[in-house]
Amino acid sequence: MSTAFLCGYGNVKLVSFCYYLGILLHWACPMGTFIHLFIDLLILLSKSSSWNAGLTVQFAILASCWWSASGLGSMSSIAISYGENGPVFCGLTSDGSHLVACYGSNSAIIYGTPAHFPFIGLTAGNGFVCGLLMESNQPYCWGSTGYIEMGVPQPIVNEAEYVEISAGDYHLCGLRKPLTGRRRNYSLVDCWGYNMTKNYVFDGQIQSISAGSEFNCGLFYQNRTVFCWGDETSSRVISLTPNETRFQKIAAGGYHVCGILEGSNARPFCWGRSLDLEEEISVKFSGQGNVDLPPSYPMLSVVGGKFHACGIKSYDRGVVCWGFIVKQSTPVPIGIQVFEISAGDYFTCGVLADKSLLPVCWGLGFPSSLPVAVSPGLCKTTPCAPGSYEMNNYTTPCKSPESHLCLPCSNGCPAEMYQRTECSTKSDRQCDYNCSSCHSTECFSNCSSLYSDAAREKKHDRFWSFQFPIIVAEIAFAALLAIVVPTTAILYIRYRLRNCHCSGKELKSKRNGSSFPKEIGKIRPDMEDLKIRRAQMFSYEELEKATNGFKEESIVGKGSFSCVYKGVLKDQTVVAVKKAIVSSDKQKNSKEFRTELDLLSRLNHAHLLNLLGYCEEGGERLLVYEFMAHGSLHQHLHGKNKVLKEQLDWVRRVTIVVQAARGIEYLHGYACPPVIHRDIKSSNILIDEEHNARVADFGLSLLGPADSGSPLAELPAGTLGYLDPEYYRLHYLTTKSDVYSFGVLLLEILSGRKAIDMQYEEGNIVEWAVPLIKAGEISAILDPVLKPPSDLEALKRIANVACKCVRMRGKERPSMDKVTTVLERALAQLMGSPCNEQPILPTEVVLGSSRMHKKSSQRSSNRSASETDVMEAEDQRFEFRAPSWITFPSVTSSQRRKSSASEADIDGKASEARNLGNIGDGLRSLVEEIGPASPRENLFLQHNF
Ligand SMILES: Nc1ncnc2c1ncn2[C@@H]1O[C@H](COP(=O)(O)OP(=O)(O)OP(=O)(O)O)[C@@H](O)[C@H]1O
Repeated sequence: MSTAFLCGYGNVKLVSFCYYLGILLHWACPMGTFIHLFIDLLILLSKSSSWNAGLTVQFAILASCWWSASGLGSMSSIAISYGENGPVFCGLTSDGSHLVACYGSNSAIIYGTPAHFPFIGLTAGNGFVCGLLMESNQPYCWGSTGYIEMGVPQPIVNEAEYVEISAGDYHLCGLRKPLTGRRRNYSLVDCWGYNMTKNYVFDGQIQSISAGSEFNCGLFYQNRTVFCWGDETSSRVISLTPNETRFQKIAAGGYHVCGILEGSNARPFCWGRSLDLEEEISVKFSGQGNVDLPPSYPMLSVVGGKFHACGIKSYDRGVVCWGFIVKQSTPVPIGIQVFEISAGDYFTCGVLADKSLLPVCWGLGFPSSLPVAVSPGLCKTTPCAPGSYEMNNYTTPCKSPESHLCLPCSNGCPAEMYQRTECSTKSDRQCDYNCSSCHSTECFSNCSSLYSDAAREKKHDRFWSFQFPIIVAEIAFAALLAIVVPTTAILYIRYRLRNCHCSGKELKSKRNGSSFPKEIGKIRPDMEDLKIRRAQMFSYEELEKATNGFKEESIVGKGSFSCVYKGVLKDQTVVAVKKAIVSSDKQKNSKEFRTELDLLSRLNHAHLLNLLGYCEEGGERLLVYEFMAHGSLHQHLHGKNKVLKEQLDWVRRVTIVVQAARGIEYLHGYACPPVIHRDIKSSNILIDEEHNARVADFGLSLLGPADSGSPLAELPAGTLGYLDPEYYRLHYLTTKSDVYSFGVLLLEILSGRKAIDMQYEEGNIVEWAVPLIKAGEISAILDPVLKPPSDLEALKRIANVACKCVRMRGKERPSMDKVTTVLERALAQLMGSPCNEQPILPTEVVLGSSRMHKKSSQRSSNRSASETDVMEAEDQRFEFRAPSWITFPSVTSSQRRKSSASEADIDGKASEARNLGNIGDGLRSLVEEIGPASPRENLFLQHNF
């Protein structure tokens, strides 16, 4: 009943407290046993949850009063006195002398310590300490208590020898040496002190005694049972003592006794006062403490405090305490291991199980400064008995070599552990957690660390098993890279060098004239060196000399921004020196200028006017060309000299356009990089000494103003009348822009009219001629200066191809090689070749062209118009955007050419300028043929116009 009340009254975790009380009540009444069993069941259930083997269950108690201190403990190498004068820790020193040293606040003990008496063991009570003298086996006490005589207590049985002494609060008891003879089954115990001074005779051999606060208990040697005597009213431990339970050891506390059960179980079992205990606790420490249940695992030894008990765990010498633990007390240091422990009233001390052998205390009110190393046990002359092992891992505290310090073998392993090694005389048995049957957090934490170690090992193994091939692969890959990268680099360099060699060979071949297929054509040997050489740099002085100081008489023509002088070099080479009218300071930078010149000088074709060199000094830039003895086609067609025009008969005119077409075809298809001329016109077709046509004026942009801020710079390059409307309007520049201009040139040689000639009603030659040609009125457009040929077919062909060339859409125009083919056929036809074969022109030179080869195949087929269109469509691959190509001349040159001062051109150009106003109309009328602009074209238009 009382237990039930307590369980309800406690308002705590009932099971734990009831378990504790149940233990106590188990021996008091049948109801207590029932409760105990019930609580055992609850504990069992709790194990399946999160409870930790009943170790840490807590509850709060409403306490009431407190009483004075009490003396506790059995004999040991250490003893702790307590009481109102303060705690004192005494211990046998670790040097093997068995002398005692005490530290604490009770001066009576400290100063009364018998420093020169060797002791077998120590015990302590309230305000005093007693030792069992080694020499006499009699107790010797010191300190301050009125219940026991200090020194050797009296009355003492003469010559009595004791094997063990134990002190309570105010008394001391001694177990005499075993009797022999007839009385050998009796045991004698002598006690001194409050209410206890008496000689006791017990029937049976007593192994050990332990004094509680006001009682004593003895453990019988044979049957391992316990018996207690003393003040029953205060403790009730006497009536609660289990009669049949077998113990290995016992330890009395304030009002309770704990024993270590016999057998492999070896767990502690406690009993004592119940209600009174609770009441006293509740009075003194109301709500200030916890009551823990005794552990259920094996213990090596136990000690009893006032209301608590502590034990050394048998498998690891760790410390565990249970019972009433005041909240503010210091907990057992985590992870400590001890050889020996001893309890005061509310605190406990132990000897660390390491080489230091230093004492350590925990609980409430313990002595804090304990600098002395103490003996972990008692040295005996007898060898270690079975069940104990000799301490040899540390410096033995036993002085004599014959002495043995024996420590008890651990008593089995806990339920969650298994025995790893047996106990021997040399070492204790070892236990390890059985991780497959873990219930407690300790087990789990240990196993998790074991698992983690194992896992780490596994992980490590896995890591290597997984990583090893990767590492090998990485090394192999690195090695491969180390081989492949340099190899690739070498191959690449060799490849580049091979190209260089090829270029060299190509040059050499060119020089030898052997790199081109034989069928391509003849190469003029005298021009070879000239064509392959790079632009030569001339000094200004040199060119000045060559042109007689750039005198007026040396001028052979004037362009929009340049004057052309005839000059003779030192080696008597006749050259044309083109000198910019405007200073070229602000033109392209020097490096770009030279790079472009160098590129242009590499363009070698018989029908291109070759650049021989240049001069760049200060702000002057001059270009040196081959000299063209017969001026320009423009001069011949439109010059004042009518004789010149008449000399240009149909064959000569067609021959000139064929040659010019070949030159342009070269620029488009065979120059590297491809070049769009952008200013094909009759004034740029020059006639050399042998009456061969030469396409001139590449690179005029090099000499033109390069002021990018000029609005004109953004306008399309070219000359009005020749300018591709698609390019002009959309800035869509392709090789077909040159085709357009060339178409205008064809119309020009057919009609003898200028591209823009406003003396006629229809000033734009395209607007005028194309409709007539399409109408089949070819005769209407032919130059009236010349007599029409007997067969107009050739001129019709030329007229037709001209019409195609000036189509509005560039992609509908034929490519230059097609145009050339048509012109060549026309020329052959014009010359009356019966087979309509390609005529061999007087100065046939086709450099870098495979056109002849292609022609042979083309000759054998009569292509239809649609086939031609397909071929034309294929030629769209030669369309290029303006920024990608070297283009010339500059935009401004075409606009400024209106001021050209070339003598032969002045009239025509003046008329062009006069009639500019009608050009817009002419172009506008072309829009219909071009069709609506695409979104991209619109963008161009919006941006540029
Ligand atoms: N290498 C040359 N040999 C002989 N005469 C030349 C040579 N180069 C140019 N000329 C003459 O000088 C004239 C001016 O040539 P230039 O190239 O400077 O101007 P353009 O092409 O006629 O006009 P623009 O500069 O406006 O295009 C040419 O029409 C030609 O009569």
